[in-house]
Amino acid sequence: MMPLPPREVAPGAVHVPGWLGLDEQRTLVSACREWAKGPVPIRHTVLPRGGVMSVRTVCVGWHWQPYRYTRTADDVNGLRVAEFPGWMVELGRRALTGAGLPELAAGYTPDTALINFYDDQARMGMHQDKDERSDAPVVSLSIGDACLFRFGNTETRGRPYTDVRLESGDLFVFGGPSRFAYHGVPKVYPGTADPVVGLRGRLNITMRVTGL
Ligand SMILES: O=C(O)CCC(=O)C(=O)O
Ligand SMILES: [Fe+2]
Repeated sequence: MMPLPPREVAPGAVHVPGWLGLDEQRTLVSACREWAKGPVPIRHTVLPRGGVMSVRTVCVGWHWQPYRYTRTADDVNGLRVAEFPGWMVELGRRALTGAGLPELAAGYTPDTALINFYDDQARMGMHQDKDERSDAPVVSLSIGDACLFRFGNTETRGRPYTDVRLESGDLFVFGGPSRFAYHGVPKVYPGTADPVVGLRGRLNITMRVTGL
């Protein structure tokens, strides 16, 4: 099936359906499986007031914990997270070009990625990605089961927002006036992934520039 054309969901926020081919999706699944094992194993992030996130997360480059980045995972096992690989910088640059932002691509050097794994029950509340000291775009890749992705505004967690279904292989970039917009994942659609991707559940990779 032909993917739908790219769509600007909000100023600076672009959804590119079917951007990753199946081979690239499978390669990313393998890479994430390795990172999930360590040096810092994938885990449910514990929030400062004791809540536990339903997604499981592993980071590369810099470790995110609520609400800052460190090189070592002091809230997990104290080890330094895996290096941010050069091939993923290239992937991030290609993603910006794919999202119609070629002028930003050459200068884009993401230095952290949050890898989130969602099981059937997992979701993510509306939040801003604002622990980075850079306004460079966030590049988000989705693999496996589809989800409902809610992309809102920079002022409130509520309306106006746009609901987008993110499928395996989709790219979503948010930068410019949408860089600090609230967004979240209210729902995953279990069993919707193409079996050849080799994943039960949903994988999301967000690349960012920490500015650190
Ligand atoms: O899973 C997604 O599509 C979004 C993940 C996200 O917003 C985050 O990791 O900050
Ligand atoms: Fe986010």
